[in-house]
Amino acid sequence: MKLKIACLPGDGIGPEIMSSAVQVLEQIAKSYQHDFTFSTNLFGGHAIDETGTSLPKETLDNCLNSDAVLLAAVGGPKWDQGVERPESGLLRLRKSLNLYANIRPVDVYDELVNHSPLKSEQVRNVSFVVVRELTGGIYFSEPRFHNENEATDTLSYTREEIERIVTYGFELAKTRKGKLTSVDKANVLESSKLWRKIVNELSSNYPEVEVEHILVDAAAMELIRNPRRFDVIVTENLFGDILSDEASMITGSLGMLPSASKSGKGPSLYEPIHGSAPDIAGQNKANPIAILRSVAMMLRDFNLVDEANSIENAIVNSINNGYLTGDLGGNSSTIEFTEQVVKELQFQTVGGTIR
Ligand SMILES: NC(=O)C1=CN([C@@H]2O[C@H](COP(=O)(O)OP(=O)(O)OC[C@H]3O[C@@H](n4cnc5c(N)ncnc54)[C@H](O)[C@@H]3O)[C@@H](O)[C@H]2O)C=CC1
Ligand SMILES: CC(C)CC(=O)C(=O)O
Ligand SMILES: [Mg+2]
Repeated sequence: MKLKIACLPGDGIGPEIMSSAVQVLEQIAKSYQHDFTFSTNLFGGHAIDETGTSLPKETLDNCLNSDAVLLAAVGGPKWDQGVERPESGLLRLRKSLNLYANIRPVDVYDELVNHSPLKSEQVRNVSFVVVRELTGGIYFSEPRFHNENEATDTLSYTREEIERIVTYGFELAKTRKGKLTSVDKANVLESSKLWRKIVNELSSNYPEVEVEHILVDAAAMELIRNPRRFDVIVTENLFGDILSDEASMITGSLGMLPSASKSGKGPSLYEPIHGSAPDIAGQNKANPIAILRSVAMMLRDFNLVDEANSIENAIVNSINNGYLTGDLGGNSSTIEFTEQVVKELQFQTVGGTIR
């Protein structure tokens, strides 16, 4: 298969983990005889330094003209006080590609149950997906401003925005264990009251899906108390952002969770859920698993299922062979872990098995 992939390495650990992702994709292309082409695009803080804006037009045009976008992470203290922040480029990119559905799977590797800060019996076999609304809510609504004495953010959602993400959640739940948990704050927020009403309306189209509503504060607690109760969680932008970072620790580290952001038409974007980790940037310490699993999600979306499975298998085999980065208590570097994954891919016969 021919695939044109726009790569956005960004800032901090971004270039280090992007290098892992590209090496793994190159090995997949070799093993399975695909024609993958990569373009590296300026994005985030580095783009501000070089062009004055975090999302240069050339980068956006190239993303729109690619089959998929692979993003590492943006941001860092260097740009925190600037007129434009790197994160605003990410928000504009998501909006420009209309990536309303952010899919964040939370799967615990058996091999890592002892690496979670939670008890192993608590986290074993946890498997759920956070479906996060990505182009609306408080990250985008107007008015928003601050001055020396006052600051305003606005949280608004339209029926259409809620319906399309909740429908995505129901459709996904249908293909899994058939349970949808809608997370809101309907005891306080008007937007959540509309959200809950729409979930209840749509539920009549999905009699096979069990629906529950949980307030976001209780959901944060339930993620720790009994994460196995979840199958598909659907929620708005800010809640999904926060809850998925929390959920990552069930799996052992923030460096584990991948994501795919989709519009239904046009290129999807694949990125780890974590940020640019300035505290470990440039030290060859970053865990590349989240971006590698984002690559696997991308390949699966192009029906390259064996290829995706072989990446997942190579990661698991590397862990079983004792390769772990520091965030998981090991001492492998980013480069060592990546080299091991590539070696595992070279060993594997074409047509890997599902874990
Ligand atoms: N999608 C993106 O590009 C995102 C960007 N950010 C930006 O990243 C910058 C740093 O934000 P933080 O709040 O520190 O969040 P962060 O996610 O970058 O890091 C939080 C903690 O997790 C660790 N960590 C994250 N990814 C890791 C990995 N792959 N391997 C090992 N350890 C990892 C970091 O070292 C740090 O201790 C900020 O500028 C923020 O705005 C934050 C979240 C998402
Ligand atoms: C704009 C961001 C940096 C948001 C974020 O933390 C995320 O998407 O995970
Ligand atoms: Mg986040």
